[in-house]
Amino acid sequence: MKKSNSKSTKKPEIPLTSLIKPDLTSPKSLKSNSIGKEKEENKINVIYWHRTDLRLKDLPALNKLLNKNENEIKKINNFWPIWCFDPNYLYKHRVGLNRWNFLLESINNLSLEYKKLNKNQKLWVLRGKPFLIFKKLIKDWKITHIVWEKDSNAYSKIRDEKIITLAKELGVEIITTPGRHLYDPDEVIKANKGKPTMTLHQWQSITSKMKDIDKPFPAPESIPDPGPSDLKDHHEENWGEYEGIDLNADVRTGKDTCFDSLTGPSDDPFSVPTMEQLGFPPATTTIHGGTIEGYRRLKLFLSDPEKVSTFSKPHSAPTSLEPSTTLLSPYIKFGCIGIRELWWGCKEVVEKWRKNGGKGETKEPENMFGQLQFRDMYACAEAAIPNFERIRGNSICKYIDWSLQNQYDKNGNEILPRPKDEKDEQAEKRFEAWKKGETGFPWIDACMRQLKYEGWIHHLARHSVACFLTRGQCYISWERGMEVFDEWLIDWDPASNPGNWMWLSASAFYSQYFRVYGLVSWPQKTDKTGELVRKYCPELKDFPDKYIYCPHLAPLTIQEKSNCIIGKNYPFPILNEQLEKELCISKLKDSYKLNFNGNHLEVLNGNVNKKLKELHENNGNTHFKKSEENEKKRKAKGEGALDKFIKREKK
Ligand SMILES: Cc1cc2nc3c(=O)[nH]c(=O)nc-3n(C[C@H](O)[C@H](O)[C@H](O)COP(=O)(O)OP(=O)(O)OC[C@H]3O[C@@H](n4cnc5c(N)ncnc54)[C@H](O)[C@@H]3O)c2cc1C
Repeated sequence: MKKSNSKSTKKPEIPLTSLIKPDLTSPKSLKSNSIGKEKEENKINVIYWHRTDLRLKDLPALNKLLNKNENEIKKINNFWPIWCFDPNYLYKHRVGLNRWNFLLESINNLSLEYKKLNKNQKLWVLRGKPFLIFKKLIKDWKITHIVWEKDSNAYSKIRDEKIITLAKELGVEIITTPGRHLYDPDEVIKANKGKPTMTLHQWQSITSKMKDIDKPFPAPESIPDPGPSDLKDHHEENWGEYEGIDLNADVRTGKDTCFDSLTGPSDDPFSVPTMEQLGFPPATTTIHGGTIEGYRRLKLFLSDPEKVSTFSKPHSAPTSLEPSTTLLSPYIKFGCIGIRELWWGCKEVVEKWRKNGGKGETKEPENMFGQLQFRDMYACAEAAIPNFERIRGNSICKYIDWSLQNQYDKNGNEILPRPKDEKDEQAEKRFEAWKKGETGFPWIDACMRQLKYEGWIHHLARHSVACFLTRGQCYISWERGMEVFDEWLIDWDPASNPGNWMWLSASAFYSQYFRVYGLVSWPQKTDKTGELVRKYCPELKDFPDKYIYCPHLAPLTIQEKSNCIIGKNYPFPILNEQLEKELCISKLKDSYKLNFNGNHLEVLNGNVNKKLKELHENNGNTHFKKSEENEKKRKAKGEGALDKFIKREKK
């Protein structure tokens, strides 16, 4: 009889139990039975497939397993928590080093958490296509139940459907339930008659009629042993085969050995791959993955009742070196903390603070609850709208004739790798400068360099760079900016990223396209000294405060004194801020007048650009002329594009 040695009464090292009192009974154990007494056919062998829920607490799917059938669950014989390293993610998505690193750290951390509960346990890491992995595991480990947290994004749905069909054929029960969001996006869409929720108000109104958000689910106090875990023939199939282009090839500096075998190196089977095994050089970020760090940050935030209760996103500072918001997004993305833990943790803190006479409580949308609701709103939109991550075929995305749009062949397939746009050399140059953080606008450059280095920037910094690239000045398609964020953000999310890019480019969710962030005046609002610029653009560190966001306006003597000549040690601005802003607004006006979305026939058949060109011309290109005239007037007054701020200061 194989007995679980998971009888430890030691509570898992997860804080917050004092702040969150779940509605449920005390944490349960996944009790294991003695195999010897069981007939083979009565054995319950469970796989818990961890995906973006890399924690032990607040796992609704695990809770569903525990509550499913007390008698049946008492019989669990073997339990394997697994992670599948899917080649689809390793090759098909452009993922930066910082996100890989965060993921590997989070998996390692979870594996240790399992070991703390049962020294025979760990996170069993397998390397290959999930479908092939499950086919093998069901057979070799005699699996009877597979449990996972449901995902509603497009790729996961297709992948999971195949596994569900396979399991049905083999008589394996699948237990799955949503858990990544406050509400199941599919349920919200159903309640909204199949339509996406396009405003926070709409989302709130639909969900107010649904049952309250679940309380956090407790972690198990113990878990059973795994069964015999040898896997035969693990070199037999090409587990990691991937037919498409390896989009991460140029980042690799070493040989990628991840998929040499299903179980990893023979001397350390089922181990977490290293950056080296993936062929990657080390990451640069100082943001580290895992539940320990995630709960530390959560606890820190919840320990400050005033901060939680008066949290106001628009009033937080994008310019500060220490994050002025929670920096919980990477931990939420990978599920190192549960979304219900954050929600109810904040609720409890705010309630206490209110009772104690706290004043100045903020409301939705700017408070913390509003932030989490925005996340859900985008998830509902992504789940309901085909082609959410691009313009073509996207029913909510306004068509704007951006430069550097995705190109499609006559069958509607995107042309990849993307050809350089010879006709729009200027846009290509602007895009490269934006990506490298070499636009000559220190605020934009500091944000982009921080993003690349750390894998995270403040929300309003994301606003600034996205607005600049699209409707603010560069007039470049949001699809291109989104791709850079896809690659570099640790917290990349398939709904929040495209959703926010559409918002910032005034393509959907938001329509005040004429409100543009000033490249100097905006960062000045929260930091006149430019400390973020000094850190990420060290070549500018000696400039006086007055010129830190506009060094090209500094007299040569000051440039020399600051050890940085603009045009030599740091670029001149790549464009004229005011002129381009006016041009962008005028062109957007035409697109808004035409009012075609990405699924309009004229967009699909490629005629829309001609129509917009005509509109621009019918307006006699007056917009452009007007912008030029305005510029001349500004020059005549002796004002450069960025002078307003300086003048205001002098007054
Ligand atoms: C162009 C652009 C792209 C973005 N891409 C992503 C992305 O890929 N992944 C992502 O998680 N967020 C994205 N955001 C939203 C937002 O910027 C980040 O969630 C936030 O900055 C993360 O920092 P934080 O955890 O300190 O946030 P906090 O302000 O502390 O908020 C707490 C949590 O609320 C959620 N949240 C807050 N604001 C938003 C929002 N506008 N949309 C969705 N969720 C929100 C996040 O989960 C965040 O962690 C994007 C914003 C912009 C403007």
